[in-house]
Amino acid sequence: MTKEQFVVTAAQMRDIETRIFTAGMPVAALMEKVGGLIFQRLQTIISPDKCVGILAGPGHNGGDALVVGRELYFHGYKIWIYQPFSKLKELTSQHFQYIQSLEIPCYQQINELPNCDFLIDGLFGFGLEREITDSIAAAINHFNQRNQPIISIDIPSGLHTDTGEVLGTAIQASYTFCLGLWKQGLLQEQALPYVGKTELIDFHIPLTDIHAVLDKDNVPQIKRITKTTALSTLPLPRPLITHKYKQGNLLLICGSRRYAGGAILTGLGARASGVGMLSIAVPESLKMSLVSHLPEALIIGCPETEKGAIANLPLVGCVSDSVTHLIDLNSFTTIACGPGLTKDNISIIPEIIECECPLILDADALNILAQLGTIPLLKSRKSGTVITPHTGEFKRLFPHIDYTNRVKAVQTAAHESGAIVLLKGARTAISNPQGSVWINPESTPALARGGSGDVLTGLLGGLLAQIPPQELAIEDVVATATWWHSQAGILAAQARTELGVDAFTLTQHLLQVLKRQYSERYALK
Ligand SMILES: NC(=O)C1=CN([C@@H]2O[C@H](COP(=O)(O)OP(=O)(O)OC[C@H]3O[C@@H](n4cnc5c(N)ncnc54)[C@H](OP(=O)(O)O)[C@@H]3O)[C@@H](O)[C@H]2O)[C@@H](O)CC1
Ligand SMILES: Nc1ncnc2c1ncn2[C@@H]1O[C@H](COP(=O)(O)OP(=O)(O)O)[C@@H](O)[C@H]1O
Ligand SMILES: [K+]
Repeated sequence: MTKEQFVVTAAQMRDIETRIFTAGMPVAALMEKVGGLIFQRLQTIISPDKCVGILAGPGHNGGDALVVGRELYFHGYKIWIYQPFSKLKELTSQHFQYIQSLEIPCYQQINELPNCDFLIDGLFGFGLEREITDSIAAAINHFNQRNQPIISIDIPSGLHTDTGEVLGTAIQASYTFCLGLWKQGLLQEQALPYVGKTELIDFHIPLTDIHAVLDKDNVPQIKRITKTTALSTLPLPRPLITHKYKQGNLLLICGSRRYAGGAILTGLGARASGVGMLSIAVPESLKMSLVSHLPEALIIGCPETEKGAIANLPLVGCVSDSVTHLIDLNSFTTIACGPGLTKDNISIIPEIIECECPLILDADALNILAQLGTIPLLKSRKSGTVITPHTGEFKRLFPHIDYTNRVKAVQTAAHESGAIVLLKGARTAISNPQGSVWINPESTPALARGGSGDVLTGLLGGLLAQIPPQELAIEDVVATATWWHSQAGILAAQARTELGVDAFTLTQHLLQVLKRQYSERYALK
């Protein structure tokens, strides 16, 4: 694992820090090093003619900010300090004393503060555990209302390091320079309006210390999906000697007369995955429309209900004159079911759940599952199941699970159901039943649009179908599909703005993501 992948809680970071200090690294030397790295990064953002306001808190986050301020000062920047606390940690106090000796202006009241071009937020880091109140809360609100960009050190002051909750009030940063390892709170959806652009400042924590803390007591790991992890999971390059059935055999079960588009979008998502064989079971009346959009796919027309939903799957063994193709559920390497199904006929879900290959359930398959009883049905499955709810579906499936901490919520849902749970949203989180979590750190609100989830289901189905479960953990493939889907959204939004990413456009950008990554790779050679 690379440093970019690890995600830590405040307690884990403190344990790692303790190991480093116990091994002999002086605390002051580490603060100096971290401050120096932040300063170097700031030099690339802020030109020396600018004035920078430094917000310094009582703990070591404040100490970091004071080191940064001092370096900015010695390199010709105009700076001032806001430090309203009467009690400072010792090291922070020493840095403050030195800053004062340099006659850098220091203030305790916000109404005394001069103008500036940037603010550096070092009020609180991972040591914040209780609500911010009174004059400090008022000061944070004041800084948020000023027009300067704010650069937060480690985490925007006021956010809970693990849950990303706002403790009273919080700095709304333009940038957050997270120190050493990614803090879990920065990857929580509720932190998004506060964190701005995030980046990791690597100050060389030894991997042995990270593993010693994170691998302790088999605590499940929380990981960040990165480009490197995602690309390493793709079924590329293809083996030279292969054939279509070796490159995955996917069955999609989707669509209804009411939601015909859902089936097409799921099919187009699957197409982009490169899957060897694609079959799509839809109500008979949708067949010709699907054929015209996906001529390479085998479209299986199913008997339909009066309202135009799939009435039953023409499974091998059933006798029917009207059906031209029978489905053998056990001939596929993956089945994905749900987009556009409607809840008109709930009886097909228990039948599909019997299949022996990995199964993805999405959209109406999840709503039906919630109606039939999620946990008993999923627990009976013999191979991997992936469920892909958005928030509404999640709450219907798991009404009793506390949703405040999405990471915990998705872990609990996966543990209870025995399925891999992909909780969609601005920061999609994926958990396996053992509680290992992947978080997708980069996406775009352009994807908040009908049909983009259908595309993900198809893409994920196609990828899973190509990668045998014995070669890679299913959740790793789920993480890759999530990354790929978001990156396509980002690419499409760059080309067409956030308003231009309809689900069809999204499907047209999926392969461009890989093209870009692979041309970068070749360019490096
Ligand atoms: N880990 C590492 O490897 C490295 C860590 N480094 C840096 O250290 C930071 C962590 O430092 P930290 O532990 O001193 O905590 P920090 O967040 O500065 O503040 C805690 C202080 O705030 C106070 N306080 C708390 N709540 C409050 C409230 N509501 N309202 C008012 N006051 C409140 C609390 O005082 P208390 O009143 O509880 O005694 C305490 O004094 C970390 O984020 C990073 O920047 C780097 O320098 C080097 C590498
Ligand atoms: N604000 C957002 N930022 C980033 N991604 C988002 C946001 N809102 C939704 N998405 C993504 O868009 C997709 C929406 O899926 P879903 O709600 O199932 O849509 P549909 O059912 O209409 O296809 C998911 O992959 C989700 O993670
Ligand atoms: K901070």
